[in-house]
Amino acid sequence: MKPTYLIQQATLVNEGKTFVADVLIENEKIQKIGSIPAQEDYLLIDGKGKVLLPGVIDGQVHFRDPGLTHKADIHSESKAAVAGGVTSFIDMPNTRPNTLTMELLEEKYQIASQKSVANYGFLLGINGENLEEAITWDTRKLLALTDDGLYFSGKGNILADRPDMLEKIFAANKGILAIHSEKEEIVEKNEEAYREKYGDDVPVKFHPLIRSEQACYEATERAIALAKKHDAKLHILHLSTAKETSLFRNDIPLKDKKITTEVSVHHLWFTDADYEEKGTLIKWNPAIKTQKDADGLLQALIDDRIDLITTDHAPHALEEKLKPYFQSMSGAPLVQHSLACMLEFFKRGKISLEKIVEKMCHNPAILYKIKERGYIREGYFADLVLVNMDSPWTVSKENILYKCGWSPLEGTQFQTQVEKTFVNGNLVFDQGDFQEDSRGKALEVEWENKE
Ligand SMILES: O=C1C[C@@H](C(=O)O)NC(=O)N1
Repeated sequence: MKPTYLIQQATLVNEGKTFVADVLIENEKIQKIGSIPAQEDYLLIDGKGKVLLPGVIDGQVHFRDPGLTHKADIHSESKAAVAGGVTSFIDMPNTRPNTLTMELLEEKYQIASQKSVANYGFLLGINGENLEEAITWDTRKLLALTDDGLYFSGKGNILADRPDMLEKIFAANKGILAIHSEKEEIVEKNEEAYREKYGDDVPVKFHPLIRSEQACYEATERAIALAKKHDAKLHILHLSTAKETSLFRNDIPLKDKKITTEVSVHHLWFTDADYEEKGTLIKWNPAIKTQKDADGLLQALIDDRIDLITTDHAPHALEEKLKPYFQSMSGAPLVQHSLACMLEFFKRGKISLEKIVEKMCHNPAILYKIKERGYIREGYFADLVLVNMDSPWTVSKENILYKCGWSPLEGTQFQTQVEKTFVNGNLVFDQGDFQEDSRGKALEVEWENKE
């Protein structure tokens, strides 16, 4: 029998409100919220002075399993996630082999059922060769279209080279098309120009000029035009420029939007001023851009043009990062620190707690139609995070849980600290200790077939 937990007098942040209440967790669900008398057999948790949030649902991670497990695996990264308050994740298809068939997708669910301490969902990739697979799509699963110039190397870029294929995918699609939006033809031209000038070792500060604002804007504009033409549901992954935010609406609720977007934490946190100190450790695709971009993205998040906050958690071994520009792999780990970064913005008065919860917890559940998660509600899964809002700590090698063992945030001090994380009513993380044998569940989604 699982213990019944009573969290007493925590400050809940949920659905736009902040209020003090008790929360009763029985089996895997939230049984009751309110004023709840303690009983003898309850395990009591003192929530006084602490903040209780719905578990974060990270809509974009790369946990590298299977095939790239020297960088990360589902067990290591799901532990890091849970320690950071992330109770569910959606993993991208650029594992090895790329997740391009239902069998491979199923295999990932199998691996996760054995290794993940958090809840999980996986996107199917589309590379132009597997259209049939994508069309005979299983509505229990998630579906992504990713720009294969980046994810499925060697096959060209659907957005640029296969407009016919892209038209078909948009026309046939029943689910959500999630796109990494950078025009590769512009990027390649810029790369050539810089290579000519600097050879292989281009200074990384030019990364945002190579993977430029124009490359992002034109790709996003093109994808939106196609989605509109076919009345498809399109989600632009990790927006990185202020200019692109004008392409998105904020005058309808998320549940009615056909075209949505997200920002990843690093595009809010870092700016091009950080390349000097951090070098290729903060080389991401799309690139970290200017302060003006970071400010514009935060503003668009607050005024609801941007719908979600994700991490694009993309770990690489340190030696894969510390290379000359063209050889250095893009991406960095973030899932353990995303909530801490956003709560730091709250501490600095830049965003409200309610808005953070909306964008990190509620909205991923709405966008991906995830059942019974993303909110603190009676009858929902008890995915909960108890945060001490005044407990300074510094990111260091000793407390990094990523398999790759490094973080672009090393040396950063955070004011807030996740104290406890519940996943499906299990107290999986408790002040540094893990219930190692606890396993998450597959996210259940509710998509209807497009007629
Ligand atoms: O979108 C992506 C993919 C990721 C990776 O390494 O898988 N790295 C990135 O920088 N951006």
